[in-house]
Amino acid sequence: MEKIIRIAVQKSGRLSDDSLSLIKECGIKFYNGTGKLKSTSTNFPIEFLFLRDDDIPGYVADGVADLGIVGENELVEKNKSVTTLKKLGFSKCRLSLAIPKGQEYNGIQYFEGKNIATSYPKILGDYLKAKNIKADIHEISGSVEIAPSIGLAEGICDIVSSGSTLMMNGLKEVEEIFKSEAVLIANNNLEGWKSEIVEKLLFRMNAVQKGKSNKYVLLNAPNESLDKIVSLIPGMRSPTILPLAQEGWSSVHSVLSEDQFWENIEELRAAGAEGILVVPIEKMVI
Ligand SMILES: Nc1ncnc2c1ncn2[C@@H]1O[C@H](COP(=O)(O)OP(=O)(O)OP(=O)(O)O)[C@@H](O)[C@H]1O
Ligand SMILES: O=P(O)(O)OC[C@H]1O[C@H](OP(=O)(O)OP(=O)(O)O)[C@H](O)[C@@H]1O
Ligand SMILES: [Mg+2]
Repeated sequence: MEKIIRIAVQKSGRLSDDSLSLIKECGIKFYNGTGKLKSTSTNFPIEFLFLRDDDIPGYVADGVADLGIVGENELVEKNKSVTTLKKLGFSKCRLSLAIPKGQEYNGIQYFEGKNIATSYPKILGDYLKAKNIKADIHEISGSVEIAPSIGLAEGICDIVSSGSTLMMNGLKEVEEIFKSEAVLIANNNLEGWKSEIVEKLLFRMNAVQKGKSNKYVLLNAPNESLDKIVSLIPGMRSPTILPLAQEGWSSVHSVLSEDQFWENIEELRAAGAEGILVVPIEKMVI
């Protein structure tokens, strides 16, 4: 039997594009034509299953797929036993309680005895239980934000990102109950050879993620300020310093996180750095 692992990704929706981009950035090639629900990579031992996100935790728990990419909200809601290997940093959103804009809100007690529409009955139920609130949870599978305006519920609990869907439906966010982002999950009992392939994939994903969160910085500096500048941008091991054609000046090359760059920019300029270039890094292996 050919040694190949299976990964479940969302067929189409808020997770799909970023999931597939990440896999492509890992150098993994595959055909992804519309309507095709299964595809095998041509250069890495992995097969893709394109599914609804609701089904991904269950398929991974049952071993139908070895890996999956899914939102933490869906993972916790489905309550399946799988291993979370890695947070992926995309599809960031929150689950929040919201009520009609005109209603006065005086704390979580507001929901006592009320009717709340949601697609996340478990997460909401656990939250209300922890807060000692008894409310009536009305499960619906989509377009949750419409529920109050058609008299189906007095409040809702749904995914919020920019907040524009709530606003367009005359609702206001009153409690954030869960924060979510996409995660890579794995079956709990992967055989040894499968774990080896998963490790190779993780190695590539880490290199892509590290590359994204770091920048390659090049700058020119007078030689007398090199010590100060090196201390501000120490790099992976230490910066590269090359002499410029102009006497008394050097070019300094280093790698640092974008946050660190912005934190240090004023000090770098004050130390005499100029001609500063910040360049994206595609992959980074430490
Ligand atoms: N507005 C948003 N911004 C960021 N992330 C989001 C947003 N909406 C949803 N997500 C995240 O993406 C996941 C998939 O959202 P999507 O709306 O595509 O789900 P769906 O309609 O249930 O899809 P499916 O047809 O696969 O069941 C959500 O579970 C959540 O983790
Ligand atoms: O706060 P916002 O930025 O407006 O995002 C929140 C909305 O995004 C998602 O729906 P999506 O647009 O994916 O449509 P769906 O109902 O088909 O899932 C989610 O279900 C919310 O309705
Ligand atoms: Mg879904």
